[in-house]
Amino acid sequence: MPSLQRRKTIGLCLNEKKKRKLGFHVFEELCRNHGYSVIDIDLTQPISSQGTFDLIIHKISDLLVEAGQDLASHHLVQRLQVYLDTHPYTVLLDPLPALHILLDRFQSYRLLHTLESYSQGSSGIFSPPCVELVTKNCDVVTLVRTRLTFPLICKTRLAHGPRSHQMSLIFNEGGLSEVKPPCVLQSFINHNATLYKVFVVGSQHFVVQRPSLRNFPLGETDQSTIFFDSNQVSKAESCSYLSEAVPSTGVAAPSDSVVNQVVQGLREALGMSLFGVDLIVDTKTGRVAVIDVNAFPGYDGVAGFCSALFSHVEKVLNIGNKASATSSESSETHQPSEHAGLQALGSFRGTRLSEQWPRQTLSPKIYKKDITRHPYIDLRAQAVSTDW
Ligand SMILES: O=P(O)(O)O[C@@H]1[C@@H](OP(=O)(O)O)[C@H](OP(=O)(O)O)[C@H](O)[C@H](OP(=O)(O)O)[C@H]1OP(=O)(O)O
Ligand SMILES: Nc1ncnc2c1ncn2[C@@H]1O[C@H](COP(=O)(O)OP(=O)(O)O)[C@@H](O)[C@H]1O
Ligand SMILES: [Mg+2]
Ligand SMILES: [Mg+2]
Repeated sequence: MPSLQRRKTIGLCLNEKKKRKLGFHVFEELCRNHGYSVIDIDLTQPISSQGTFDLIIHKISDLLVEAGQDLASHHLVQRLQVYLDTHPYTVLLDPLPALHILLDRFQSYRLLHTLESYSQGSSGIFSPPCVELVTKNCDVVTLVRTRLTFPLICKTRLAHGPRSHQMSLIFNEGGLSEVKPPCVLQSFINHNATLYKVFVVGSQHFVVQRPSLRNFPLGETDQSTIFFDSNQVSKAESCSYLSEAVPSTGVAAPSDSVVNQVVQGLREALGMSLFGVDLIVDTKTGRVAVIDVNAFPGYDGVAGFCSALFSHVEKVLNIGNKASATSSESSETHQPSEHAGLQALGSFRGTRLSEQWPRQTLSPKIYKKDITRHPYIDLRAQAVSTDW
């Protein structure tokens, strides 16, 4: 139970590289100047002995991926999960079930297509058609012929880690022989080599323009497959031969209302506060394609990241105060924020997700059974209902 007297304590599970890139000392200073304790959590030690945490900010994507092959990493993640299960008032930014979805492009794109299906295309927002190649035995040619249009972009299923940005552009059926499942094949959308990265921090978001892949002739051509690393294409400083922009045909940037719809839809579906969304504008139709969702991205280009994060943390901790104050009067228990998003989605004109994924279903089952094999969280269409 959070004490209203105790100094609020924020735990960090972030590596030094991430903290340095984000200039995280600014955030830590803001916290301490406003009376919060900030403690780096060592997951190799019992967490309770390191503090009583009101909120934990983390990016343990590496650990979640390693935990699939490595028991020691699995135990570290489980230690965090047990702490959260035994400290229901501790807010986690961001909830682990949502991170599992974003670690797996199959699940991310299922979510994006589900969100799109609820807008019936009325919002001008879509996720490019894609097919999931689980093993080499898939009939990839038939799948491509029936669902996709050339050129295609091929992405690894795993969305995080060094290999996760190794991609290829495929221009004909001959090129399909080179794909290495598990991977996603997605129709390539011409977008004038312009990418819009939307960085979300709580209720705020920031749009940053970035270089991207240039246009290619639509339909099958005899161009051989192009292999590339997306980190060489879409960083602010990228100047890859692949990102030469064709003279822009004046396709406008996504409108504020479209960006708001995408952010709101994902915020409620995932229950996350710190995520990034990559948008491109189809030069043919002007529709906005959602092509990537990232947990706790780099926020490169967002000068006010630390102050935005601090104001979000203050808001969350104050809500926690109010919740514990009311719950000490009433019998109901405070729903930890990790399911707030799923709950919100459920109450967001759809089946109440909590009826389908009550806490005991999401946490122990996943974390006892298959935490590290990117558990399949089936986002059944009927469970998701939000407007785009
Ligand atoms: O390369 P960075 O630091 O700018 O940030 C990466 C992000 O690039 P961005 O700044 O948004 O263009 C990057 O975004 P993209 O996937 O490249 O669109 C990821 O968010 C990446 O995290 P992860 O490896 O997917 O867990 C982010 O990597 P980490 O910084 O979290 O390791
Ligand atoms: N369907 C697509 N059509 C056109 N370009 C795409 C498409 N998907 C991705 N891209 C390009 O490839 C880059 C990397 O793809 P993305 O899905 O964002 O992977 P990553 O997680 O590595 O950033 C994007 O920044 C964009 O330039
Ligand atoms: Mg991306
Ligand atoms: Mg990504």
